[in-house]
Amino acid sequence: MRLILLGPPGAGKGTQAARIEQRYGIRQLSTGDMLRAAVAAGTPVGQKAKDIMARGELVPDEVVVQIISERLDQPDCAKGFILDGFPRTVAQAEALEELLKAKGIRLDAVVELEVDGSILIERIEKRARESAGGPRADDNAEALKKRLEVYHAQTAPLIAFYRDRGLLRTVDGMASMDDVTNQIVSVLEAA
Ligand SMILES: Nc1ncnc2c1ncn2[C@@H]1O[C@H](COP(=O)(O)OP(=O)(O)O)[C@@H](O)[C@H]1O
Repeated sequence: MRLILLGPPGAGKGTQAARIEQRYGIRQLSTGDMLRAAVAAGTPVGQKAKDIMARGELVPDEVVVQIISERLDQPDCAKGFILDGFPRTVAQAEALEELLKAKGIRLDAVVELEVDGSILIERIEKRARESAGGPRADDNAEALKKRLEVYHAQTAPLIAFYRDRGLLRTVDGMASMDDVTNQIVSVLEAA
C-alpha cells in the first residue's frame, strides 16, 4: 500500500498516518518530522531548514525531494509507505512522479483530509498548549498564518493535480478521529 495524505496544517495527517502505519505495517514518512530531526541534530540540511521552518515557509523543493528519494530506498519502505507532508508543491509532486517511475513504484491513492479553515487555528493552538516537549518553533500565531497561506497557495493545487490522475479520495477530516480512520480504511480497501 502506497499513499499520500494531503491536507492543511492541523488537519490530522500525523495522527491518521500513525494509525495507518500500525494497521497495515507500512511506514509513515513525514518530511516535517525528518526536517525537525535534522534541525535538532544540526546537520547541514537542518541548518538550512531551521529559520525557514520557524517562519512557516517551505524549505526548497530539491532538499525535500532528495530526503524522500533516499528514504524510499530503505528496506522498511518495501511493503509500502504513507507520505505525510510531502509533496507540498506541484514541483514536488512532479519530482515524485519521476522518482516513483524510476523506482518502478505505483501510488495506490492520495487521501485528502478536508477540514474547514476556521477550526485549523484552534486545533494547532491546542496542540501547541498540550505538546509534551513544549510548542514547536512554528506553532505560533504568525508562523501559523503563514503556513495556512502557503498551504492554500502552494499545496492546495495538488488536489486538482491528483484528481486529474484519478488518484484523489476525499474524506471528511471534521469527523471524530476514529471515524476519520474508518473512512480512510474504507477508501484504501476500495483502492
Ligand atoms: N514537503 C515539504 N516541502 C517543503 N517544506 C516542508 C515539507 N515538509 C515539511 N516542510 C517544512 O516543515 C514545516 C512543518 O511541516 P509539518 O510537520 O508537515 O507541519 P504541518 O503540517 O503541521 O504544517 C513546514 O512548514 C515546512 O517549513
